[in-house]
Amino acid sequence: MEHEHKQHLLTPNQMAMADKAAVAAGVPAMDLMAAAGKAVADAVLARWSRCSVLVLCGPGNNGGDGFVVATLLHSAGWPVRLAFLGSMEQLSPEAAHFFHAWQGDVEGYSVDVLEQTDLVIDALFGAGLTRSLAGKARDMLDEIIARDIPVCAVDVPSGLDGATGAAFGVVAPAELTVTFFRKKPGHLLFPGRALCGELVVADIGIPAAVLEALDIQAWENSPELWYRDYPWPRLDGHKFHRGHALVYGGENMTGASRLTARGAMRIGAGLVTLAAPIKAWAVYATALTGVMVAKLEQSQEAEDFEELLLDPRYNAIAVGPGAGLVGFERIRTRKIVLAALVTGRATVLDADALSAFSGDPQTLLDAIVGPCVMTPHEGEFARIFPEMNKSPEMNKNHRDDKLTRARLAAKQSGAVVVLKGADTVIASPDGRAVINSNAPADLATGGSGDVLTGFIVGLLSQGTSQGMSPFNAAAAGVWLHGEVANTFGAGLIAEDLPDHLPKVLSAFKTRLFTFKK
Ligand SMILES: NC(=O)C1=CN([C@@H]2O[C@H](COP(=O)(O)OP(=O)(O)OC[C@H]3O[C@@H](n4cnc5c(N)ncnc54)[C@H](OP(=O)(O)O)[C@@H]3O)[C@@H](O)[C@H]2O)[C@@H](O)CC1
Ligand SMILES: Nc1ncnc2c1ncn2[C@@H]1O[C@H](COP(=O)(O)OP(=O)(O)O)[C@@H](O)[C@H]1O
Ligand SMILES: [K+]
Repeated sequence: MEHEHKQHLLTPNQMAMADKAAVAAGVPAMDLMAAAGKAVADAVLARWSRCSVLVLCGPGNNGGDGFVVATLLHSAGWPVRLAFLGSMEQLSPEAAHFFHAWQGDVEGYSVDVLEQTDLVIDALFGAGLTRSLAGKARDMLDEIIARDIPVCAVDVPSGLDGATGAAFGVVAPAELTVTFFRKKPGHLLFPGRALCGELVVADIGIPAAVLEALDIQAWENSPELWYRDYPWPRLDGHKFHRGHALVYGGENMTGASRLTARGAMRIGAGLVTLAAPIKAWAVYATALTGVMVAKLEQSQEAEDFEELLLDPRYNAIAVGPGAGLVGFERIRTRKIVLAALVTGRATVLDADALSAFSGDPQTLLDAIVGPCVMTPHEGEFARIFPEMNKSPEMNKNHRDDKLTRARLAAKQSGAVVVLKGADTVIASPDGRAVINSNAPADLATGGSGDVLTGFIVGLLSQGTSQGMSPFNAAAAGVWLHGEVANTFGAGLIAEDLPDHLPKVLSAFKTRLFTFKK
């Protein structure tokens, strides 16, 4: 992962350090600000027709960028007005330079300036925001929202925390956000992602070499991060080279684990066995063809499952989808999970495998000894990590910060945590994290998470022999899941996900040539 720089996500602090490092390396700060303002003006000129623009400039360098934008749009012949929240004495030398370069008037900073404004350039606050917006800054944003005026944001919409995607009080949603050098987590995490609108990342002349010293631990999910380890079938391989995934299936919701098993097959597990209680065995055996079905005798399912695991060829295990939580099922699910974990083999825990430990999560966390991936949605996450919001490590203002929660959960459990949702975060116990951004809302359909479990266990079954780590398998599974949903489009149901995967894999394989260049 260290070779790939484009997917790096920088916190606002890291961005400020990158800025400083660029200046130390000889790039004049004035040039950075000029390039930032030009990138915003170019993006506006490319998207909007000539209209009446109001540039709102704040006291810091975000405001400095705003002065540049105002001057450039004015030169392009647009009617531009500028309002400044701050004082001359506060401005950095660069911002002061571009303030003086602005030839027009500076309007009084009051909501009246919004009259006859077709487009607002929001250059109030960017990476330097440290607290909730109040007073005149907030009133202006409230009024922009009330009047529904289109906004182009510089760096981030003012009031958005670039580190977490949370709003510091109110934020006026932007149609377009132009940021610089690299994205920040807050551009990808909700609500930030929705508040940014279209996101453009502009190169402003900061050399990529400055990234080396920043100890960056977050990336936007993309094949560049893991394609080198992707377990393509080997020319000389046979099915045992591609692993043998074992999926546990319960006796009532049989569809869930079947989706998991099919997902594992489609992503390339050499063999998949579904282990099912005898009562449901006939259902599974009738419905499945390529997937083998193993029988677990009544009332000794967990013991039979343990016995199956004596065969070392089962190199990756998935438990959870349809496992069961009602009455005795809950006890059985817990036993199956613990039997899987004690082997130390790669295990994916989802759905009921997590919920079965609600009220007693430590038993689960203590049992994780080998490579493990947990794939909770927010509800399941709260059952396994109920103390998370009370952690002293959490910043008081950022209790909902998904990136921090996923990281803490991974550290606490020793498992890779895939905290699902529209902005799925994949976190490793060592602190690395990936934010996924390609998943469409069409995935919000019953059973899609079961297929994801199948994709991940399928990759793990192949990966152990070929070097794909659980972290990379989880990131790859989540990305492919999103990509399949994207290419399938509207009307998607969970069953479509495994069956549409081959098309996406073929396209991905073709794209590999471009990655390798
Ligand atoms: N990094 C790069 O590569 C480049 C970055 N560039 C640009 O610089 C921007 C970062 O600039 P920045 O550091 O000056 O911060 P910025 O957001 O303008 O605000 C700081 C001011 O706001 C104030 N303040 C804070 N919170 C407040 C609140 N709630 N309510 C009221 N005031 C509040 C704070 O006051 P203080 O907290 O110190 O009291 C300080 O005066 C970045 O977003 C990008 O646009 C480009 O020019 C070139 C390359
Ligand atoms: N609005 C959304 N946008 C993108 N992806 C989503 C959205 N809602 C859900 N997903 C994805 O769909 C899957 C749903 O999984 P899960 O909640 O376990 O549902 P199920 O149990 O029905 O399979 C997850 O991978 C999640 O990230
Ligand atoms: K801004």
